[in-house]
Parts: sequence; C-alpha cells; structure tokens
Amino acid sequence: MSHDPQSETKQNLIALRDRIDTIDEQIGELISERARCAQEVAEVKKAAGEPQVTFYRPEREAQVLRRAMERNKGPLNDEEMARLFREIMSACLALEEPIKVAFLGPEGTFTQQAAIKHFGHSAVTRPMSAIDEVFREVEAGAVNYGVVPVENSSEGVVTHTLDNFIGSNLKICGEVELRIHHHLMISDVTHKDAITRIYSHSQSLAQCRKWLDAHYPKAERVAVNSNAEAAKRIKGEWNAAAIAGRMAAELYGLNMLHEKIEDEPDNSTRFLIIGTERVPASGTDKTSIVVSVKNSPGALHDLLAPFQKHKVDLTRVETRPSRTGAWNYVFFIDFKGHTDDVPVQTALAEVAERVADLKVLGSYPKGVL
Ligand SMILES: O=C(O)C(=O)C[C@]1(C(=O)O)C=C[C@@H](O)C=C1
Repeated sequence: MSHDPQSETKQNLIALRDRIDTIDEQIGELISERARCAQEVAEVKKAAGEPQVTFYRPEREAQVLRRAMERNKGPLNDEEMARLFREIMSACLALEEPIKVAFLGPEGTFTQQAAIKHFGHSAVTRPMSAIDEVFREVEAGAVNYGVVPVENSSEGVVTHTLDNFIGSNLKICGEVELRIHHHLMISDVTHKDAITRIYSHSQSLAQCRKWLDAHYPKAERVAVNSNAEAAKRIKGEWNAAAIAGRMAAELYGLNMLHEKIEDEPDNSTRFLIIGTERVPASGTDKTSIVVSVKNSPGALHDLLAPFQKHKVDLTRVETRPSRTGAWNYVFFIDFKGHTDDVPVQTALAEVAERVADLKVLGSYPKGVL
C-alpha cells in the first residue's frame, strides 16, 4: 500500500475531531447539570423566606474561580480557565436572576469591559453618563450593582469616585483590575496622513502623551468625556482620530491605525463594584475604610499604628481634603483581611478611638481575574 500523507492527515483530523465532539457532548451535559443545580440553589434561597433574596454571591464566585485556577494543570493558563468558569457561572446566575449592572458609560468604555470581566457576559450592563449617576442608580435600586474606576497605575486615583463614597451608604462588594491598552483608531472616511485632531478622555491622552509627542506632535489633542465618546465622535471626521479601547473600535466600526500606544506597558486600572449589601468573607479579602482626622502633627502616623501593631497589611493610603472643615483631612485606606477577622476588628477599634469619624466602605474578595 502506498503512503499518502494527505489522507493520513485527514484521518488523524477526523479521529481528533470525533474525540472533540464526544468531549463537547460531555461538557454540554455537565454545564446543563450545573445550571440545573443553580436553579435549585435559587429555589432554596427563595424558600429561606428572607425579605430580600440575594442570588449573586461574590464571595462564593471568588472561591469557585480561585478553585478553577488551583485545579488547573494546563495546557490552558489559569486566567483562561477562570475566564471560562466566569462565563459558565454568569449564565447560571442569569437563570436564577438576570443581574443588572450600571457602569460609567457610554457603551464601549473600559468600565464596561471591567463590568463584563467581573460579572461575565450574561449580566445586563447599563451605561451611565457620570460616576455620580452610577452611585445614584444603585442607591435607587434601579440596578443591583455599579462599576466605577478608582485608580490607574500611571495616572493615580479617580478622586471623583472616592468623593462619592463620603456621602453614600453604598458598600464596596468587589474589585476588578483591567490591563488598559490604548489604540489609535480612525473611521472609513479618515485620511490617515491628514490627522490634525485626536480625541480621547484626558486620562487616556495623558497615558499616551509620549507616544503622541513622538508620532503626532502637531495634532490637536481634544479631551472628551470618555474614550467611547471619542470613538463615536470621529465617525464622520476625515481629519480626526480617537484613542480608545478595542471594545469601542468594535462597537463603532473603526479601524485600528496603531495598537497599544500607551506609554507604560503595564498600564492597568482598578475598578470597584458597588452595591447595597455587606459581603461575607471569601478567604482572601480586602477591606476599604474612610476616616477623617484633625490636621495635627503625627495624625497619619497615629492613625496607621494600630494596623502595624495587629499585623494588618495596608495596600493603599489616599488623602483627600475634607469637604466639611477646612483643616480636616480624610484618608481612604485599603488593607488585606475582612471585618470578620479578629485582628482587623481590633485594629479598627483602636483606629476609631483616634479619629473624628470612621466608615467601613466594605470588605470584599480580592480580585481574582
Ligand atoms: O452558590 C450560589 O449561591 C449560587 O447561586 C450558584 C452560583 C454558581 O453558579 O456557582 C451562581 C451565582 C452566585 O453568584 C454564586 C454561585
């Protein structure tokens, strides 16, 4: 018999695809079985007779995702594996209750990307035109959760988000970090050699400043409310480009002219998930508090001493001038641990004695994805 490499390849492919078909069938059945379990979970939750049934359980989701990563033996990497489970769980939750999430819009912003990364594609996301509106929408109960940016690795803190917490009773229920890649995009009508204007959000323009200085030193940089708005805006402008994320390019049908133009290669933004309820401990948690102090020498040192004493690890300290008294300051402090942990409780009790006011903004699972 003569050896025919082409037909051997064909045979090998057929055999492998048969195996894939069998595996897919099993995966499909298992996913359906999992979804039925989630439906039963919903029934159990409803039968408990609580005045308000909470279907979404951030601490449980974090545990499921962490376990998927721990179990993983490759060849997919841990993040890919967790991402797949993220979507399965998102679809299961949607069977229990379709979750509504407000985000800083318009459609196509990095905040929407963060919302989908955190809740999966089965969540219903609603664009809001300002951070305050995201807070209000959650407070009013029009949505279950909100997603707002809080700090960027190169541009620092989003002060507007922090200020909103001072006057709000909302809780932080989660955090999510997103690698931010900026792309220069144009529309079908743009003359790419005649770009004289570049639109984007001021933070994005700042994050690409060196690249713009080198490649488009003469183009006017126009700051608009969001990069998605920038993307929308250039649709009919022959001499304009926008800097935005991939999602905006896809949404508004734009073409990428230059990809990944951010000055810092590991540019990332942290987003917070805000809701109305306290989240139980997941095992690996963080807590955010806000305290206001009189402006006296050593105030910050005094304030932080209890954390050191009780071995609570600080992850961030941010100062903002208080809006109530000219000489008062507020500190936003993040640390590892949950308010259910005894060392955290002890440290917080000691901090409370030293400050004018202390508010726990929430304990929540450390971002998994
Ligand atoms: O364990 C639960 O409480 C569920 O509702 C199930 C489930 C899941 O699919 O695993 C779904 C939604 C919750 O946010 C957490 C987990």
